[in-house]
Amino acid sequence: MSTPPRGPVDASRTPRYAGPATFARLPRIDQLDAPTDADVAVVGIPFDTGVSYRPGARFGGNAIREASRLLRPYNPAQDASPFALAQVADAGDIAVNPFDINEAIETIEAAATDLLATGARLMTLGGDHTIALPLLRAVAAKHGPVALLHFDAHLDTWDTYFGAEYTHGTPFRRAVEEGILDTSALSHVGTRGPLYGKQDLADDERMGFGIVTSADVMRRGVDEVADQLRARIGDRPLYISIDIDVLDPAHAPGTGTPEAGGLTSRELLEIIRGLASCNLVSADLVEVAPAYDHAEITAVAASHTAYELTTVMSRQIAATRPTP
Ligand SMILES: N=C(N)NCCCC(=O)O
Ligand SMILES: [Zn+2]
Ligand SMILES: [Zn+2]
Repeated sequence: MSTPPRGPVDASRTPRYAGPATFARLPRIDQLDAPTDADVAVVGIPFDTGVSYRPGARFGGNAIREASRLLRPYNPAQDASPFALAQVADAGDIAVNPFDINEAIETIEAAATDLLATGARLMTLGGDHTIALPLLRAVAAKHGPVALLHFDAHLDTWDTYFGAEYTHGTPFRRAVEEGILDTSALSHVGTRGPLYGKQDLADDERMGFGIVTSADVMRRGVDEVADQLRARIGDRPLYISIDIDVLDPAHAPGTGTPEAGGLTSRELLEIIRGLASCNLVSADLVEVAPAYDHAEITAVAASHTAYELTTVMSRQIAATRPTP
């Protein structure tokens, strides 16, 4: 890194509510000296053609950006200034076809591959959970099969819906079938709610997933859960996929398939902080459906979640940067 990172717009000079809403009011990637200068590319994915219930996650990315106006540059919980440690920039949205899921998946994989080729890690915002599959393909093409930490009320390892293979309920089964996940380090966190049958759990276990249910988090506490997850992940390249419905509907009403009895936003943020030593190569944050949100509750929780994830990435980038 030759020049220091370009940080957010100064909120003491330009009010937070003024100007365009990039993530955390960071520069756009095309405002950097070179677009390849981003260490972390925050990218929106406006796509929700894969949903089984309420639509609207195509608007999630921009709702998260709007809510992220209030983020401040120093993160005390991780004792780090993420946007000073590394260049984080907003790479805009991937323009995907809303009428053709197969084409959308190809477009997302290609765009993610291009961004990863610049050396950036990805923090994607918005979209339904279908998009995790093309993102994992792109990440695995670079790093090999990755460890997966999947925060969600749902397993998302179902086989098909109405005969469709590519939906928001099926990305991780497809990913296992494609051999792009390291099946020795797969975990769901926050799982809860009714299933189609007991076989769903047997299938999921056969694919290699371990489950930390929402009730486990409550009973065992965030520190023990984070310790267990870290032990399973080790030093493998890690991809974190966060479905905002992992949070209780009280903490995230703006989502498509809400389930009662979820994590608090405090628990989610603390577990992520507990993973700061992991080699987080990219992450997504999906299923924010602003039309069902109230007072930006969901979008604020999502923006803080993305902030913790980018902090983990920035710290890792700074810690492993070769000294000139
Ligand atoms: N990925 C999310 N949010 N939901 C999957 C639910 C699939 C179903 O309706 O069974
Ligand atoms: Zn879900
Ligand atoms: Zn999901």
